[in-house]
Amino acid sequence: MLYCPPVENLYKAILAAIGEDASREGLRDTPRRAAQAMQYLTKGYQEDIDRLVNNALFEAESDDMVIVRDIELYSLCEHHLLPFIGKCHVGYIPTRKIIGLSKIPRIVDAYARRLQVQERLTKQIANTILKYTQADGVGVVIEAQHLCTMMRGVEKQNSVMTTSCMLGSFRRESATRAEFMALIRKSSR
Ligand SMILES: Nc1nc2c(ncn2[C@@H]2O[C@H](COP(=O)(O)OP(=O)(O)OP(=O)(O)O)[C@@H](O)[C@H]2O)c(=O)[nH]1
Ligand SMILES: [Zn+2]
Repeated sequence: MLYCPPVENLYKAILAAIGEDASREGLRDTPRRAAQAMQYLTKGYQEDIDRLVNNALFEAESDDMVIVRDIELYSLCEHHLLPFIGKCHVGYIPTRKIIGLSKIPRIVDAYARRLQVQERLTKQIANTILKYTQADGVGVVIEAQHLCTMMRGVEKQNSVMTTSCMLGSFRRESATRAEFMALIRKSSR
Protein backbone atom coordinates (compact mmCIF):
# COMPACT_ATOMS: atom_id res chain seq x y z
CA MET A 1 0.00 0.00 0.00
CA LEU A 2 1.28 3.46 -0.87
CA TYR A 3 2.00 5.67 2.11
CA CYS A 4 3.55 9.11 2.23
CA PRO A 5 3.61 10.95 5.61
CA PRO A 6 4.81 14.32 4.18
CA VAL A 7 1.88 14.43 1.74
CA GLU A 8 -0.48 13.33 4.53
CA ASN A 9 0.70 16.22 6.70
CA LEU A 10 0.23 18.65 3.82
CA TYR A 11 -3.36 17.49 3.35
CA LYS A 12 -3.91 17.98 7.11
CA ALA A 13 -2.71 21.58 6.67
CA ILE A 14 -5.04 22.07 3.70
CA LEU A 15 -8.03 20.91 5.76
CA ALA A 16 -7.16 23.41 8.47
CA ALA A 17 -6.56 26.17 5.92
CA ILE A 18 -10.01 25.76 4.35
CA GLY A 19 -11.56 26.06 7.80
CA GLU A 20 -12.24 22.39 8.50
CA ASP A 21 -11.69 20.53 11.74
CA ALA A 22 -9.22 17.82 10.71
CA SER A 23 -9.84 15.97 13.97
CA ARG A 24 -13.56 15.40 13.45
CA GLU A 25 -14.53 11.80 12.91
CA GLY A 26 -15.27 11.94 9.18
CA LEU A 27 -11.97 13.65 8.40
CA ARG A 28 -9.69 11.78 10.80
CA ASP A 29 -8.30 9.45 8.13
CA THR A 30 -8.82 11.78 5.20
CA PRO A 31 -5.25 13.14 4.96
CA ARG A 32 -3.91 9.58 4.75
CA ARG A 33 -6.52 8.55 2.18
CA ALA A 34 -5.98 11.70 0.13
CA ALA A 35 -2.19 11.20 0.19
CA GLN A 36 -2.59 7.61 -0.99
CA ALA A 37 -5.03 8.68 -3.70
CA MET A 38 -2.66 11.40 -4.94
CA GLN A 39 0.22 8.96 -5.02
CA TYR A 40 -1.89 6.51 -6.99
CA LEU A 41 -3.00 9.18 -9.46
CA THR A 42 0.62 10.18 -10.08
CA LYS A 43 2.23 6.73 -10.00
CA GLY A 44 3.27 7.12 -13.62
CA TYR A 45 6.38 8.98 -12.43
CA GLN A 46 7.62 5.69 -10.99
CA GLU A 47 6.95 3.66 -14.14
CA ASP A 48 9.91 2.40 -16.11
CA ILE A 49 8.61 2.20 -19.68
CA ASP A 50 11.25 -0.38 -20.71
CA ARG A 51 10.18 -2.65 -17.89
CA LEU A 52 6.52 -2.12 -18.65
CA VAL A 53 6.95 -3.05 -22.32
CA ASN A 54 8.96 -6.06 -21.12
CA ASN A 55 10.17 -6.86 -24.63
CA ALA A 56 6.64 -7.81 -25.67
CA LEU A 57 7.48 -7.12 -29.31
CA PHE A 58 6.72 -9.74 -31.89
CA GLU A 59 7.53 -10.21 -35.53
CA ALA A 60 5.03 -8.41 -37.76
CA GLU A 61 3.44 -10.65 -40.37
CA SER A 62 1.58 -7.86 -42.12
CA ASP A 63 1.90 -4.16 -42.60
CA ASP A 64 -1.78 -3.33 -42.16
CA MET A 65 -2.95 -0.72 -39.70
CA VAL A 66 -3.47 -1.82 -36.10
CA ILE A 67 -5.89 0.17 -33.97
CA VAL A 68 -6.70 0.04 -30.28
CA ARG A 69 -9.56 2.39 -29.60
CA ASP A 70 -11.62 3.61 -26.66
CA ILE A 71 -8.88 3.15 -24.08
CA GLU A 72 -10.25 4.73 -20.89
CA LEU A 73 -8.08 7.58 -19.73
CA TYR A 74 -7.85 9.28 -16.34
CA SER A 75 -5.34 12.03 -15.83
CA LEU A 76 -4.77 15.16 -13.74
CA CYS A 77 -4.50 18.61 -15.26
CA GLU A 78 -1.25 20.20 -14.18
CA HIS A 79 -2.80 23.64 -13.83
CA HIS A 80 -5.51 22.84 -11.28
CA LEU A 81 -4.75 19.28 -10.13
CA LEU A 82 -8.26 18.34 -11.24
CA PRO A 83 -9.04 15.25 -13.31
CA PHE A 84 -9.51 15.07 -17.02
CA ILE A 85 -11.26 11.96 -18.21
CA GLY A 86 -11.83 10.50 -21.62
CA LYS A 87 -10.76 8.05 -24.25
CA CYS A 88 -7.56 7.45 -26.13
CA HIS A 89 -7.33 5.89 -29.59
CA VAL A 90 -4.03 4.53 -30.87
CA GLY A 91 -3.15 3.33 -34.36
CA TYR A 92 0.07 2.28 -36.03
CA ILE A 93 1.35 0.63 -39.17
CA PRO A 94 3.91 -2.00 -38.26
CA THR A 95 7.06 -2.51 -40.23
CA ARG A 96 9.04 -5.22 -38.45
CA LYS A 97 7.44 -5.38 -35.00
CA ILE A 98 4.02 -5.48 -33.42
CA ILE A 99 3.67 -4.63 -29.74
CA GLY A 100 1.77 -6.75 -27.19
CA LEU A 101 -1.86 -5.61 -27.10
CA SER A 102 -1.94 -4.88 -23.34
CA LYS A 103 1.18 -2.73 -23.61
CA ILE A 104 -0.65 0.05 -25.43
CA PRO A 105 -3.07 0.85 -22.56
CA ARG A 106 -0.17 0.35 -20.13
CA ILE A 107 1.80 3.04 -21.97
CA VAL A 108 -1.28 5.30 -21.97
CA ASP A 109 -1.64 4.85 -18.19
CA ALA A 110 2.06 5.37 -17.48
CA TYR A 111 1.86 8.86 -18.97
CA ALA A 112 -1.72 9.66 -17.90
CA ARG A 113 -0.94 8.98 -14.24
CA ARG A 114 1.09 12.17 -13.99
CA LEU A 115 0.33 15.90 -13.94
CA GLN A 116 -0.39 16.61 -17.57
CA VAL A 117 -1.69 18.81 -20.32
CA GLN A 118 -3.62 16.80 -22.85
CA GLU A 119 -1.43 17.86 -25.78
CA ARG A 120 1.80 16.61 -24.14
CA LEU A 121 0.16 13.39 -23.02
CA THR A 122 -0.95 12.70 -26.61
CA LYS A 123 2.55 13.29 -27.96
CA GLN A 124 4.29 11.20 -25.29
CA ILE A 125 2.08 8.20 -26.07
CA ALA A 126 2.69 8.52 -29.84
CA ASN A 127 6.46 8.93 -29.47
CA THR A 128 6.67 5.89 -27.19
CA ILE A 129 4.70 3.61 -29.53
CA LEU A 130 6.93 4.76 -32.40
CA LYS A 131 10.10 4.20 -30.40
CA TYR A 132 9.29 0.61 -29.49
CA THR A 133 7.64 -0.56 -32.71
CA GLN A 134 9.72 1.43 -35.21
CA ALA A 135 6.38 1.69 -37.02
CA ASP A 136 5.92 3.28 -40.41
CA GLY A 137 3.50 5.67 -38.75
CA VAL A 138 1.62 6.25 -35.50
CA GLY A 139 -1.57 8.14 -34.71
CA VAL A 140 -2.94 8.99 -31.28
CA VAL A 141 -6.21 10.82 -30.60
CA ILE A 142 -7.47 11.75 -27.15
CA GLU A 143 -10.99 13.02 -26.45
CA ALA A 144 -11.39 14.24 -22.89
CA GLN A 145 -13.44 16.37 -20.55
CA HIS A 146 -11.64 18.53 -18.04
CA LEU A 147 -13.20 18.97 -14.61
CA CYS A 148 -11.35 22.29 -14.29
CA THR A 149 -13.58 23.69 -17.04
CA MET A 150 -16.69 21.89 -15.77
CA MET A 151 -16.76 22.32 -11.97
CA ARG A 152 -15.16 25.75 -11.88
CA GLY A 153 -13.78 28.44 -14.20
CA VAL A 154 -15.87 28.68 -17.37
CA GLU A 155 -18.21 25.89 -16.13
CA LYS A 156 -18.81 24.27 -19.50
CA GLN A 157 -20.29 20.83 -18.89
CA ASN A 158 -20.38 19.48 -22.42
CA SER A 159 -17.24 20.64 -24.15
CA VAL A 160 -14.81 17.93 -25.17
CA MET A 161 -11.16 18.58 -25.99
CA THR A 162 -9.74 16.55 -28.87
CA THR A 163 -6.00 16.34 -29.41
CA SER A 164 -4.07 14.33 -31.94
CA CYS A 165 -0.48 13.45 -32.69
CA MET A 166 0.33 11.98 -36.11
CA LEU A 167 3.81 10.67 -36.84
CA GLY A 168 5.47 9.21 -39.94
CA SER A 169 3.01 8.05 -42.63
CA PHE A 170 0.07 9.21 -40.48
CA ARG A 171 1.40 12.73 -40.78
CA ARG A 172 2.64 12.50 -44.40
CA GLU A 173 -0.26 10.71 -46.04
CA SER A 174 -3.76 12.07 -45.79
CA ALA A 175 -5.28 8.73 -46.89
CA THR A 176 -3.62 6.91 -43.99
CA ARG A 177 -4.77 9.56 -41.55
CA ALA A 178 -8.28 9.44 -42.99
CA GLU A 179 -8.41 5.64 -42.65
CA PHE A 180 -7.37 5.94 -39.00
CA MET A 181 -9.88 8.68 -38.27
CA ALA A 182 -12.70 6.74 -39.98
CA LEU A 183 -11.94 3.60 -37.96
CA ILE A 184 -11.86 5.38 -34.62
CA ARG A 185 -15.01 7.37 -35.45
CA LYS A 186 -16.96 4.11 -35.74
CA SER A 187 -16.22 3.53 -32.08
CA SER A 188 -17.08 6.90 -30.66
CA ARG A 189 -20.27 7.84 -28.92
N1 LIG B 1 -4.20 23.52 -23.61
C1 LIG B 1 -4.57 23.00 -22.43
N2 LIG B 1 -5.03 23.81 -21.49
C2 LIG B 1 -5.42 23.26 -20.32
C3 LIG B 1 -5.36 21.89 -20.06
N3 LIG B 1 -5.86 21.68 -18.82
C4 LIG B 1 -6.19 22.90 -18.33
N4 LIG B 1 -5.94 23.87 -19.22
C5 LIG B 1 -6.11 25.33 -19.21
O1 LIG B 1 -5.04 25.98 -18.59
C6 LIG B 1 -5.41 27.34 -18.45
C7 LIG B 1 -4.77 28.00 -17.23
O2 LIG B 1 -5.11 29.36 -17.36
P1 LIG B 1 -5.09 30.40 -16.16
O3 LIG B 1 -5.74 31.68 -16.64
O4 LIG B 1 -3.72 30.48 -15.59
O5 LIG B 1 -5.98 29.65 -15.06
P2 LIG B 1 -7.42 30.00 -14.55
O6 LIG B 1 -7.49 31.39 -14.00
O7 LIG B 1 -7.82 28.91 -13.62
O8 LIG B 1 -8.28 29.92 -15.89
P3 LIG B 1 -9.85 29.82 -16.04
O9 LIG B 1 -10.17 28.35 -16.00
O10 LIG B 1 -10.13 30.45 -17.39
O11 LIG B 1 -10.51 30.52 -14.91
C8 LIG B 1 -6.92 27.35 -18.45
O12 LIG B 1 -7.34 27.95 -19.64
C9 LIG B 1 -7.28 25.86 -18.44
O13 LIG B 1 -8.53 25.61 -19.05
C10 LIG B 1 -4.85 21.06 -21.10
O14 LIG B 1 -4.73 19.82 -20.98
N5 LIG B 1 -4.46 21.66 -22.25
ZN1 LIG C 1 -7.10 22.51 -15.32
